[in-house]
Amino acid sequence: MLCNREKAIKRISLLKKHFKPSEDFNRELDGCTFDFELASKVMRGLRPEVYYQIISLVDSMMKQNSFQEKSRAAMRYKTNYWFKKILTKIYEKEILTPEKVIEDPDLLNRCTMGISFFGGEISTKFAVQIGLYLKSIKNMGTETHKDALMRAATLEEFGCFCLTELGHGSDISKLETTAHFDQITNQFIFNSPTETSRKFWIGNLASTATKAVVFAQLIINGVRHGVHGFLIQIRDPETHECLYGVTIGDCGDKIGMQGIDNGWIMFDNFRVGKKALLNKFADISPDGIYTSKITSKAKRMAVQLGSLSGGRIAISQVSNDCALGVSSGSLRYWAVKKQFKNPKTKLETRLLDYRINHYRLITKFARHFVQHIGMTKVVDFWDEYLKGGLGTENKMTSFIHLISSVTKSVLTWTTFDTCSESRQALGGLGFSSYNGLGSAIPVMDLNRTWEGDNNILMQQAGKLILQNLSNLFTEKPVMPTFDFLKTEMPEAEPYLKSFGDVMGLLELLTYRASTLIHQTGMKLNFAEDKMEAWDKLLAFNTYPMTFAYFDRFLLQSYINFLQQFNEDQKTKEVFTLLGVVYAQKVIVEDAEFFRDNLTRSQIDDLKENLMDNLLKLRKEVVGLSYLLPLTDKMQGAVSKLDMKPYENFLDFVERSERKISIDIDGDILIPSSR
Ligand SMILES: Cc1cc2nc3c(=O)[nH]c(=O)nc-3n(C[C@H](O)[C@H](O)[C@H](O)COP(=O)(O)OP(=O)(O)OC[C@H]3O[C@@H](n4cnc5c(N)ncnc54)[C@H](O)[C@@H]3O)c2cc1C
Repeated sequence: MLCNREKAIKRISLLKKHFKPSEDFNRELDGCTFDFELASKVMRGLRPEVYYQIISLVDSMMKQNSFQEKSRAAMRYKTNYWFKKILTKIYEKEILTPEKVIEDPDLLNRCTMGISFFGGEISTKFAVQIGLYLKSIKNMGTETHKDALMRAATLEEFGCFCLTELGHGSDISKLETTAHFDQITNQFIFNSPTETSRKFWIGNLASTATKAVVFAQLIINGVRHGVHGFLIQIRDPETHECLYGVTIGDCGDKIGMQGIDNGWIMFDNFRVGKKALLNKFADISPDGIYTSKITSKAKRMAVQLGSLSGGRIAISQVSNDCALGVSSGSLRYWAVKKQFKNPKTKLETRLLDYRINHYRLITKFARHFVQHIGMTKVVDFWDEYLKGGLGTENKMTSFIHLISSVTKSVLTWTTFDTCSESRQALGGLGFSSYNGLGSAIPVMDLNRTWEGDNNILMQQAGKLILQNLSNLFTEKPVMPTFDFLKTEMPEAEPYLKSFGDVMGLLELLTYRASTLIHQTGMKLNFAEDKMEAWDKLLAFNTYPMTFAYFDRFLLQSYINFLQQFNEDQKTKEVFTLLGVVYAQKVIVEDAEFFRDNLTRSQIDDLKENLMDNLLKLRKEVVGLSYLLPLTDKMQGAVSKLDMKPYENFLDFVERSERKISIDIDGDILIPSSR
């Protein structure tokens, strides 16, 4: 029977030829008590096979860090080059077909997120072309727009998604771009009436796209019908020049994501045919009459933009993967790196053996692990939702908006925080771009803002959570995951279970979620000025309530996941520990809330118990880091799988010195998009 170390070596050898582990690797894997083979199998089963096929394809095609030390022009050139090359190979190898991508754009979107470890820009190109451009044509268009889908999937045409304007990003109802319908010519006339109406930040626009999905206020005979989506040609496909009436510019230098050509666009009496209207949810009859089954402007807009939820789920996953990747890398480094002599043993101490470091990073690793599992449940919800089709009649529409908004906010916020801690964990080495953090941090920063600013999403999610409370009182069904909510506010009960009992911890988190939902609902209900109260309650009521709902959801999903280890109690214990640490940290951080359940001395015991559990996890955590679907090239130099940080890092530094002279001779800086 192979030991854990041998099993891990066998598995890593499949990913990396000539894998020669260090002594540190051997020691750490020998210390693990869970069954590596069983755990690997369970973890692999969490994602579709296409995900692993794409990772292994890209791994075989790309060198690590090919995006370092490049100018903006070179980054853009390389991003487009790799994006096209990878998608072409995916089709050549029949991992997916263009037809399959059109049928399920979210599958490709989610499965190309792993590419972000080779360059966040490349996976963003997939997100823009497939997740935003193609998907919005599919979701808002009809038979008329079918051909554009195939041209987008095969990259015959590059597109972009123009929603945000300089003046308005979050409040889309106030967009200023207009599309007047001219009944005589059967055309729309696009205009950008003010400076702030220019579409801004649009990915793929500055130099790549020839087509655009543009959102504008539809006006017919002087009547405004609200924001609608249009598919329009913006550049000449042959000359790549802007069409007459269109002006396009570059958004300039950014603090990250230099490989994406973000641009702005303005229209001046730009005319397009009637077919440009993406007319699934609203149309104009031959005699110029506006028709839509959805009477409310706000609902119509929400339905049109409903497909963005899929993008938010993908962003949540890629962010959490990044957090798992960088925190595991730093933990592996800490398992090797020594600093300061232990006065008792007279030996230098490994950074991973300091208790404070357990709290700094193992708690974060545990949280992201639990979030990883929670995301699989969210993806299941998304797949179920898609079966019902986009539209107001789909009963899951509001819930999907709720869950994708919370996951996007929490996972991108926690990831950014973890990236920062992982950077510090490497000391000065964290500042080297060979160790992965330099490229990760700006992307993870951006993830907090685009596809819906996190703070706006938290407010929207908060409203929908409270909707469930009012549903209970009006005897309407609650949304999935809200079965725990009852019409009465729960009574506080003293906590009598052990702190290692994950079901007991779930009871505490359920009590907290339910109480906070009731308290917020009541405060709003009794407020005279509801608008003012809403704004005032956000900080200490609505946000905590939303976090509490999500914490409960995550722990419940994790407990369900643990069933997969029922046949191996030792492995189950280790995985349970991750869930326990996650929940204990949440409770410790919000100890003030639990004052009616837990006495002061219980809180002290809980803190001690958390530190003891972290010590138990310290033995397992390096082994656990090898369960993630991350290849060697996806790791920073000091966090490589063989655990030889200095050797690998110096190799990068030496190669870089040689490379600089090649760059100065200058053969790559071609500012092209094509
Ligand atoms: C690199 C990059 C790429 C992008 N790519 C695209 C793209 O391809 N297509 C596209 O359409 N867009 C794109 N965007 C735009 C992005 O989606 C928007 O920036 C985002 O939606 C936020 O809008 P905003 O910039 O107008 O900020 P605002 O909405 O003005 O927000 C500014 C701040 O105000 C706060 N705020 C706003 N309203 C409220 C409120 N009611 N209560 C409390 N606080 C509030 C927000 O939380 C935020 O902190 C991109 C942005 C960037 C930076």
